[in-house]
Amino acid sequence: METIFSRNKEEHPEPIKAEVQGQLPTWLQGVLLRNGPGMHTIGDTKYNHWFDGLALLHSFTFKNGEVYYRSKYLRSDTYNCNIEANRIVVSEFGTMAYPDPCKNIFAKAFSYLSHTIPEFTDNCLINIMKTGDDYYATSETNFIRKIDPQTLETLEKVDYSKYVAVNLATSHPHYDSAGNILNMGTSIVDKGRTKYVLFKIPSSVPEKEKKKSCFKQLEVVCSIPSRSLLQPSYYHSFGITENYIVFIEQPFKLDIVKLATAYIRGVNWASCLSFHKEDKTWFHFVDRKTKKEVSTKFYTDALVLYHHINAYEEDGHVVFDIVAYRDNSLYDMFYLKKLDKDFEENNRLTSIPTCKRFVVPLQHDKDAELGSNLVKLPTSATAVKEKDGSIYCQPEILCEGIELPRVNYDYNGKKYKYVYATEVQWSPVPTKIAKLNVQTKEVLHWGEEHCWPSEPIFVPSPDAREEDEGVVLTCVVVSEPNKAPFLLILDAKTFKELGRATVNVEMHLDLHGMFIQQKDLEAKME
Ligand SMILES: CC1=C(/C=C/C(C)=C/C=C/C(C)=C/C=C/C=C(C)/C=C/C=C(C)/C=C/C2=C(C)CCCC2(C)C)C(C)(C)CCC1
Ligand SMILES: [Fe+2]
Repeated sequence: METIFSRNKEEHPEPIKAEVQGQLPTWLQGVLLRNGPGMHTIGDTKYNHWFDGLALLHSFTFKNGEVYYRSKYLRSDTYNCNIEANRIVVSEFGTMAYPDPCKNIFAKAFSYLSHTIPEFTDNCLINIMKTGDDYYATSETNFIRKIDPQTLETLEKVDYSKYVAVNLATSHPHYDSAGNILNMGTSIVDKGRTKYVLFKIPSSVPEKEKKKSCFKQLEVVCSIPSRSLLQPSYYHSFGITENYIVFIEQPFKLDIVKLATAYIRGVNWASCLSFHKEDKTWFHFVDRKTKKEVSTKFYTDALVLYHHINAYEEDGHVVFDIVAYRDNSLYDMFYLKKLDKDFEENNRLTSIPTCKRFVVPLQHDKDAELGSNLVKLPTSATAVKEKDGSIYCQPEILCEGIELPRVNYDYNGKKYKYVYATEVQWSPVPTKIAKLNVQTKEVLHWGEEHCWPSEPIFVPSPDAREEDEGVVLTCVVVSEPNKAPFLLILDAKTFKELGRATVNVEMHLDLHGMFIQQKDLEAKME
């Protein structure tokens, strides 16, 4: 059975005018750009995992109260090779592909050998990144693809590894107040070391070097050695405060020996990732000014996380909020075999996404008694000093059952109140979206029958004075066959509907995206 997840989606590259109901704010002008997997079957071959599908970009353009929709497959090298061969020829994280059978025996032997160091995919299906006036589709390999945010056309391919020694990089970079990008990547067994590298991409290049790309000016801020040479941790995002980078080294690890032999063993790369529930989860804090890591060892029990929500400093503590799991069942839940039939009954998480707050006393009393709680803020989160000088942290639970969290990015790294997220229980179906007040734990919801809302994105109104002054945008896929999908516009304060823009197409369930203000699009055209 083909489900909402696995059905191949058609692209609609020409703008389609949406039917707008309700009243959209006149200031809402720009493009909501989103990314996610859209094609899982090519010829007779099928990807194993939902996160493997070919990237399908889609956008909603807001112009003078009207809304236009379009969608286009990312013309990555992976897309082009697969379509030309009419089968999957490039491996993805959850699907190992084997060389083209048309090649002669020598070429075959060569690709077989060379695949022990695989050719990495540029199927950038996870997120969108802004560098200066340019936009890129991103995944977690060393490749990103420039795109035109208006026409969704695919432009150059950029290889991070030409500018910084990384094999993997996150799809969730941060931006500082000047628009510079801070991102993290993993450098695997390079010069005998495995490390996590924090790097900075400037938002613009000096006038006299205008022709150069900003990647040429990429700068390594610092690196954190991996606790293990052959088993670096997997991570999907990191946190940032005014003065610190927050990096979590979780016991969800890539086994490099297994990775190097995966192709020969005929298994996918995902099978080289495992959760070590007996291990600890280590917290690293890097001072953004001195570029040095805080030397005290802070840790918590084994957990798995993908998304950091936000982080900030208060009275000598770093407070950070994450969506955490007790195990790695989230990735497994998205194998298409499990999503293909009756998945709501048969495919369940064994641990619910939980919004946890850790409060880490960076500046604590060095003579504090062993076993005493060093947290001085009003919270149930604790941090206890142990004999060997390390500090064991336990979180405060803010809420359960939310994923794909977003905040008002003007409050990123600062003390904040609101998280916007999709609500999930035990199955892979997003039933609602939520607005959580992290200070009072109050939650507002929006949901409608048969509606599967995407990651909600907050857009501030011009001259907003309060954190939640603006709108929340979410793409809603409808599971009822005769009802069209729509873009929903909510008042961020009340979480009440302002309007919706309906388009009669089959919209795909996506992962992440961003809203680009009209003024930023105009800056790009100049
Ligand atoms: C380079 C390299 C490589 C490769 C890699 C790759 C290929 C990667 C990819 C990766 C990827 C590609 C990843 C992805 C990820 C994703 C994620 C992590 C996501 C998350 C999500 C979520 C969280 C979800 C949610 C949801 C939805 C969407 C709907 C329903 C509901 C819910 C809410 C559940 C290797 C390792 C071989 C080796 C070394 C080097
Ligand atoms: Fe993500």
